[in-house]
Amino acid sequence: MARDDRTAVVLAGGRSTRFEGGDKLLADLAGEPLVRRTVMRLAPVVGTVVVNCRADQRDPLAAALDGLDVSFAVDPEPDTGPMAGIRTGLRAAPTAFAVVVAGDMPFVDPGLVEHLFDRIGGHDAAVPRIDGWFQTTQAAYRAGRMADACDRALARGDSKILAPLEELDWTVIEEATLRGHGWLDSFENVNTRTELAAAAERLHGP
Ligand SMILES: Nc1nc2c(ncn2[C@@H]2O[C@H](COP(=O)(O)OP(=O)(O)OP(=O)(O)O)[C@@H](O)[C@H]2O)c(=O)[nH]1
Repeated sequence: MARDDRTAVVLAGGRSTRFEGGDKLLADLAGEPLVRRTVMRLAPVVGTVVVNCRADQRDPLAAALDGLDVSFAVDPEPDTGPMAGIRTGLRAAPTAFAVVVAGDMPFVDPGLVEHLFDRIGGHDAAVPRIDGWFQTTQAAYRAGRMADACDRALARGDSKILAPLEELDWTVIEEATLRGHGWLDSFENVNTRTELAAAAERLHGP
């Protein structure tokens, strides 16, 4: 799949409650806003980056991402959960396939992203599994079919992130594959200030 046929949807619509004060995505991570690092990891391997967020986040996120080529997809209703954010982001994707990546994953591996696009093939989704947990916020989707399935799940009041996948044909990227390529670090995310400090240490040393 050519780069221009790929979109990255970056999820930013959460409230950062475990971060205790401020939006974690705007926090400084070794000299740059956290979300800027996530987007910069994705930009080389996709043609379009769509940032999903609430209306009130748009200006501060645009400032944090100044100079990068991104568009915004604002949730019609805020705080409706990550799966609703995935739906909003995928609806805004201009391509048939998209990866979804949580904005708080600053170590997302561009090689893994390419692998996700390669593996989706004729499926509706390609979802990594680590320790038995499906990594739906670092996965590839057939945008229209996943967004439609999200609509149906939300309409029946089911906002679980796995709910839309139940009716789709999806393939699993197994942990052994991820480990073999050295991609497990790609899934590290930042929830707390302690985790932010650990991520900064990884980037710059203590
Ligand atoms: N659009 C949207 N995205 C969300 C929502 N809740 C979480 N997310 C996103 O889903 C991803 C995973 O969520 P979390 O890691 O729990 O982030 P969070 O909700 O900001 O953090 P906590 O409040 O500490 O749980 C992040 O990229 C969030 O931005 C929501 O209600 N709407």
